[in-house]
Amino acid sequence: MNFSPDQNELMARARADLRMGVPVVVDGPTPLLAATAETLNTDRLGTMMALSQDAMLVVTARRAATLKAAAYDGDLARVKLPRDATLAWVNGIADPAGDLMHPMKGPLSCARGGNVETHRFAIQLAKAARLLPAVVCIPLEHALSFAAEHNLVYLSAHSGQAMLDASSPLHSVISARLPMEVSEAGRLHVFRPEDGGEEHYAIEIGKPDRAEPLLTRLHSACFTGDLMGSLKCDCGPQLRAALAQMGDEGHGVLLYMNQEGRGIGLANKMRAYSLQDQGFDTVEANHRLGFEDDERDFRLGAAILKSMGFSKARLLTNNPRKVAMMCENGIDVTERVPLHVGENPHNHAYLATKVAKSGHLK
Ligand SMILES: Nc1nc2c(ncn2[C@@H]2O[C@H](COP(=O)(O)OP(=O)(O)OP(=O)(O)O)[C@@H](O)[C@H]2O)c(=O)[nH]1
Ligand SMILES: [Zn+2]
Repeated sequence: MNFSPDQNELMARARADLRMGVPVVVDGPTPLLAATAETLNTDRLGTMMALSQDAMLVVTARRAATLKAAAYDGDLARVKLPRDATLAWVNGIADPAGDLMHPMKGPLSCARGGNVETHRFAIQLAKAARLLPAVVCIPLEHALSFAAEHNLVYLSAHSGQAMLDASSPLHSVISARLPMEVSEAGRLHVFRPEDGGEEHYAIEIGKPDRAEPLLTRLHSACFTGDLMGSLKCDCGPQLRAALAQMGDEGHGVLLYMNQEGRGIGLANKMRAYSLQDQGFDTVEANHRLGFEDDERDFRLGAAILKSMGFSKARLLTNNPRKVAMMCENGIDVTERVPLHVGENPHNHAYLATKVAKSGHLK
């Protein structure tokens, strides 16, 4: 009998530890002790710097572009921590909140050469934990014994990265009847991934014929738009219009994916909103934070539809990437059904940016 957590379960622990500010040990070609800048405290930063002269702050090339730091590793930059670096210094590099007030951060010296597989995995782990992708790292010689001695999570970068790339299998947990305003014949299904990540939901309206193309909406969670009636986006009106159309037609499935803020989480989305108040658009704001424009994994939606027995969809969306990802993952999109609702003076520029920069269709 073995109760020890496997690599998948250790990844979930690692995300939770990073969110609390506890470092994790990442093994690979260059073993590291890694802690996310956003949650690290002064004590632990001091201990890391005392253990090594070679502490670094790893950021994405997106963040490095704003910092004018050299991204010698392509998608990453390893900024060397000066010996007198403080937590405020680290946070100033990691978080763009103060960029306009304190634009001169440099000169920043960046490492080059060597294998960065472990660094890259640490950044991916920070993103998976919905934290800013900025990680303080020090090299370790005896990774496994260091982890055991300090009771830290120990991960292999190689197999951990493969798990992140694969996207976790989802399992149906429960479904129950949910009479709704748009249709009394509603049913809510809950799906849970194996990796301890966010649950996702499918709202089934009526009894859709599994052999026919299904009216579907692949909707990403937007707390501000869906629940608060925010005028900054079109999510709330899109959610309600999609459900209303399914109610009118008598059947459909709305996939409600807990991928808030295009997969960066609500805290980071609010950071992006704060940058938007400084004049940056939705794409620029994501980049300044160190993220790609869109960090969502659209494969999950296709996996849920397939597990419910569907293989053809009429997809309610203006986003051609959603159509492409559905098709690549085994759902034949027989029709794209446009969903243009909820434009207002506050979201006009946001919608225009989606068309100009993110490939959305008018
Ligand atoms: N990072 C970030 N996310 C945002 C912003 N505004 C809205 N969102 C998120 O963007 C997502 C919008 O999701 P969807 O409406 O499903 O997707 P879409 O790509 O616009 O495509 P369609 O609506 O299907 O045309 C939600 O997760 C929102 O939380 C923003 O300014 N920055
Ligand atoms: Zn929204």
